[in-house]
Amino acid sequence: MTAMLASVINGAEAETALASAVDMIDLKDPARGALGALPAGLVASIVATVAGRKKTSAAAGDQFAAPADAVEAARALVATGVDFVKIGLQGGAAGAAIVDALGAHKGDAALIGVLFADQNPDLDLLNRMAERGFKGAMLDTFEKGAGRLLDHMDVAALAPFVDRCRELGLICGLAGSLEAPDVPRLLPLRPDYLGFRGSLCKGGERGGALDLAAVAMIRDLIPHVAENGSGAGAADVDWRLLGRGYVPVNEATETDLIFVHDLIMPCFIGAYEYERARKQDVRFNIDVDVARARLHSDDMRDIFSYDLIVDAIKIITGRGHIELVETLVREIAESVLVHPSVISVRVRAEKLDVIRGSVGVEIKRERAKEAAAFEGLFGVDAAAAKLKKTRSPRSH
Ligand SMILES: O=C[C@H](O)COP(=O)(O)O
Repeated sequence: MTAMLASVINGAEAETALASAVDMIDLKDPARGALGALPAGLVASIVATVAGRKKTSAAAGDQFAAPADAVEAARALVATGVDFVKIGLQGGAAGAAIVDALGAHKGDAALIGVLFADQNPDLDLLNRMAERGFKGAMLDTFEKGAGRLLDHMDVAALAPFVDRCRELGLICGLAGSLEAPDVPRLLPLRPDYLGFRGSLCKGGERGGALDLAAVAMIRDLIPHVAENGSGAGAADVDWRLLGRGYVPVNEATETDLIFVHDLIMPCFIGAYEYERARKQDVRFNIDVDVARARLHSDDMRDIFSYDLIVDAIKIITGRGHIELVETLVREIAESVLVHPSVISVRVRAEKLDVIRGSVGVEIKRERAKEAAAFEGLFGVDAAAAKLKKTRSPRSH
């Protein structure tokens, strides 16, 4: 499950975030940079206001003259009783030295190391953080107003970051001028939390006051985390099981078509040895029938975006070599069917470099039929158990 983190600057904003059912309250001074620290006294008073109703984190800064300064900044925040301390890490030797120093002095502190997507982040620092006992890692943007997280790293580049964190047992967060349309694109990666400030504020200005409607919009886009940490969000529900959480489908269901046509992407694909050595162009045509939006048809909340189709293709082809076009089209179809409003999907992939023309595969998958076939094979309970065993770490 993915939690929603909201950055606040005082107790009143913390109360607003709590009233809006935000999962995690982050304390920072946006006027002092990406990870601007609030005074420790103020952090202590906001932590007292939150009083354990939700987890808290606090930013300790992102530029330090020496590792000892980072240790001091973290120590001051740990003393406030905040649950997590976030510290910005530049790449190279400086970032590594700070990780080492913090690791040596951390005691029981739960540290989150923050890398910056717009500063060529050094993903090798993740191993170091894990070795030095950090609790988590996060990607954010350093220069606010100079692009969103996805402008600097697309979903295919973010997936290895999330995967590496998971392998290393690090809590994983993503942030960086995230906007509402980014949320459904990032949820399939299954980060532990998504962090927001600017998009929760009036006019999108991260220094401005929280805007209740903006907070509600983001909140609605992220399935709720239950108190025990589990939940029934789309990313955790398997599309083959019963359709729970999905739009009920019957003959009267009205659908709209969302499509991506003639997208050409270079991919490592094919069973021949020579096909391992170089990428070849593949043309994708995807048609998705979605249940017609009923509630918020004028904003992101009820919308299935074509971005999600393109992202699914990028994530799947970005993972490495794929032997068979059949595997490629099946995985794309499964990724698209994860989304609750999708009724059916047609996926066509054509290799363009094999002959003077194209060769490829086209499949159609319908949620209702797939669910019925799967349950028929195994029975509902057995199907659920089997899926638990065989499922890969993420649906994409
Ligand atoms: O930790 C999350 C950050 O406060 C995100 O801030 P931003 O959305 O303004 O980039």
